[in-house]
Amino acid sequence: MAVKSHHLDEALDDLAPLVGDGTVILSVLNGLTSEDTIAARFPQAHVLLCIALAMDARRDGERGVLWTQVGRLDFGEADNTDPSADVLRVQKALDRAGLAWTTPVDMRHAMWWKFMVNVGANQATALTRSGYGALRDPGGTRDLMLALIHEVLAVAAVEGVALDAEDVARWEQVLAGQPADGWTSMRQDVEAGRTTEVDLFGGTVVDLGRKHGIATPYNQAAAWALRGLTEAGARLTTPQR
Ligand SMILES: NC(=O)C1=CN([C@@H]2O[C@H](COP(=O)(O)OP(=O)(O)OC[C@H]3O[C@@H](n4cnc5c(N)ncnc54)[C@H](OP(=O)(O)O)[C@@H]3O)[C@@H](O)[C@H]2O)C=CC1
Ligand SMILES: CC(C)(CO)C(=O)C(=O)O
Repeated sequence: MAVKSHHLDEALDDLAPLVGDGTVILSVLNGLTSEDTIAARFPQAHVLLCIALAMDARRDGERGVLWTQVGRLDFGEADNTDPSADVLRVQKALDRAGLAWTTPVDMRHAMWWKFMVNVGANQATALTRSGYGALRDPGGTRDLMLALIHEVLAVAAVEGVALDAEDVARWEQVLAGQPADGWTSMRQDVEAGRTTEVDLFGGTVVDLGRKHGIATPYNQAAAWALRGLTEAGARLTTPQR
């Protein structure tokens, strides 16, 4: 699955005729929830965990895609100490397709790491309409990213996921390889006037914060501002009284 979160239900309807017993499904959707949604819809399938990272693809007109970093898929079972037969099959399929992959031992941690990156980088660059360079250079966009990430570390801890400064440092290493003027997918959505995936990012942090009694003011403000941008775009295309 490689659609935006607001198209997932419709895409699963389209996929239904192709899914049989033991069909293996990978979801590159960002956020923590798409695998559960797919598994609930297709209990007969085997939904592996997956993240897509270190890429900077950008649409160019209707059909073109520009990129400098091809990125990779990290995927597998929650615990890949002893890779399952389906994981081995998918590794081979990705090799045949020429797609880079790894199968980290602890995929739950990998999913949360990616969630942390998206909550910080996507929301900060979409709000300040900046590229990856602004996440590296001292300034407002970087400070916002770090504040948003800090709240993810706090909710991760009570969810039993050990995310810490080393994980932030690992994101900084990936960031160092991204082009200064490359755009996160959320910035691309904002520029194109498309609905954003804010519910997968700030919205989820706010919900988890509420569940555990942890204040998440930066993510709350980011979620309001990003929803406000989509609403403002809708007002521009709908005649106002
Ligand atoms: N872009 C990135 O760098 C990264 C994105 N992700 C995540 O991957 C997911 C996809 O993002 P991205 O590729 O950027 O999104 P895009 O909007 O660029 O692409 C999504 C594609 O899904 C197609 N689509 C929508 N509904 C259906 C359907 N029912 N059947 C078939 N195709 C459908 C759309 O078609 P159409 O063009 O006709 O609308 C579109 O081409 C998101 O969750 C994103 O967060 C993860 C890592 C990196
Ligand atoms: C990690 C990042 C920022 C690019 O690989 C991404 O996931 C996105 O743009 O949605």
